[in-house]
Amino acid sequence: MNSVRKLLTYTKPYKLFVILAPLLMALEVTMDLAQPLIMQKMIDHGIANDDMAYVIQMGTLMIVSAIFGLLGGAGCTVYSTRAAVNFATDIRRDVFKKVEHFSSKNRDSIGSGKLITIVLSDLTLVQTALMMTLRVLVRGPLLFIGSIILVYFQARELFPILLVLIPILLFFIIFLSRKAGTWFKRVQEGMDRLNTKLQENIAGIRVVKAFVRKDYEIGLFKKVNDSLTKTTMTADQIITILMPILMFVINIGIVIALLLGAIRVDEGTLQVGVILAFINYLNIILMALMTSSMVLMQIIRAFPSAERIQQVLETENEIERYVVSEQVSSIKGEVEFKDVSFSYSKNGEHVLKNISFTAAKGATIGIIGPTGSGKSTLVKLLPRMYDVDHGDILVDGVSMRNIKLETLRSSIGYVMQKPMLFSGRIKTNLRFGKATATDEELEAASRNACATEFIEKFADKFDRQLTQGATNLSGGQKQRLSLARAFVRKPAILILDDATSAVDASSEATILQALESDFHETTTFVVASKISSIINADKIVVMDDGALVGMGTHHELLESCPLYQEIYTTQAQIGGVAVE
Ligand SMILES: Nc1ncnc2c1ncn2[C@@H]1O[C@H](COP(=O)(O)OP(=O)(O)OP(=O)(O)O)[C@@H](O)[C@H]1O
Repeated sequence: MNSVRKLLTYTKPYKLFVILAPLLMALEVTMDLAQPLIMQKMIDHGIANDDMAYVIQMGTLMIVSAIFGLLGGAGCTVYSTRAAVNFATDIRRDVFKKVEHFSSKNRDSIGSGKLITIVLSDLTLVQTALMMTLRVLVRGPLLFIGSIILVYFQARELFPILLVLIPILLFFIIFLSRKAGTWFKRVQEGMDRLNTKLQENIAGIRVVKAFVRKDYEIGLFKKVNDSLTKTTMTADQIITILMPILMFVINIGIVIALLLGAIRVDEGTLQVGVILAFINYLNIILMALMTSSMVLMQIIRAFPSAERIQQVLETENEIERYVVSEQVSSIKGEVEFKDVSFSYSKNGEHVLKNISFTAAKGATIGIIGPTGSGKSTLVKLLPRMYDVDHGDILVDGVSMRNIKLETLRSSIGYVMQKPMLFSGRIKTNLRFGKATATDEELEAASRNACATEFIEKFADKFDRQLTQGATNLSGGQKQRLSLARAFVRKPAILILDDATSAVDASSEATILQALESDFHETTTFVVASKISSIINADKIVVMDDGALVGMGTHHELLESCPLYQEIYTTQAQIGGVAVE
């Protein structure tokens, strides 16, 4: 309920539409309610007394009221649509903004499948619920209450029938709505699972094919899909069963009215027009209850969706909760890890344990260690993808949590283990590094990343369009473009996380050379699996199972660190590094 109230604040800019829609609906309802009343007068006074002038007068009144009703209904549709669509657009914009600000931990905890369901499905449900509410929820109760009042005044003899019927009708509506609510929550959760599976398979289609797991994945998808179908069917059946129940109860009411009415008419205490008006009002009540309960279902369905949207909007970005206390406008690049420990989940096992080392401005720090030892995690902490749990990381002597996030991140060039490029031109992708970069700067960065050689071969060179996920590039080409994107920034701190793994040995040597000559002012962290990539680093940090087990230059480590010696010997044996 709280979530719904908070989400409704998004209707504020569209207050006028929100007010006009129900007002226009009220006009339509008033006209609808007037129709049986006019008709009753036409029959009992006009037709019964053979008064044609009165019949024509009443007929004209019916047409005029129908026209006003039509105008009211059309106006309500226009304004309710405007209010609901704009309301949803604004929420979608804010959810996207929020997701863009998410820390990696936030994103890990919600999951991309759920985020997509929220933006596409949950939001549509909430939008439809608002639109229906503005259109029908006003109409339903107005018709319902109006009909009851009119029956009381126009057909009081038959009013007791209503007193019995209404509680029965309300009982079924409340009981079945509650049941449907629980099931619709399950439908949205099923949708999350379906989206996650779909996303995974679209992204990993090549792996599925290469490992001949097509049938296995189809089987898994079928399970998720079937489960969603079952849940949706149960939820829908609960809704659809409501309508026949309501109709059944109302029809019984009509039969009773006809029986009782016939007796009274026979006795001469009731006019036929009254019975007709009563049956008309009963039908209006049925329609009102049916449409109201449809909207009620829609609202009930939208409740869990509103909660899920609100959950995203209210997620506290743990990275941004710190107060920026230091006036740091630019970063030089001196970095110090001070007793840093980190785990991906609350109370989870530490994947980094008490790490301490310093990196002087312009130094190159090599990071090596077995797989899963925490190398990537260590460098992910630098742009604050995640925040440390214990200890601190100082940049230029200031705790990075006290430096404005934008200042920190815009000083870092990050080449991730898995290159990620966007659909669009090569140029546009490179300018991700520096929006104002000139063509010359792009060319220089590409040269340093050994990317020029393949870009030049494209007919449209830097204007070459990349497909989604850059599937029209090779692994090595993607990696070189990622490197160029980071180089173009000329950052104070450069992170290369296994960034040359798909690059041939001679190109890697050229890239490392370029780093030495063009980036000697830049503090560079090089995560590597090959010693040859970091052999000339000023300092090499050796990681094992989240702990720092050795630190020094290549020569120092060969003397002092058994794990480094082991890596060196293994790589020397397979020819990965020259034996000294
Ligand atoms: N997003 C994540 N959520 C939970 N655990 C994670 C996450 N990323 C990594 N880990 C875990 O943290 C540990 C360190 O992983 P990390 O990627 O830092 O290792 P690495 O040394 O870079 O490995 P590699 O050389 O294979 O890339 C591993 O045990 C891994 O399972």
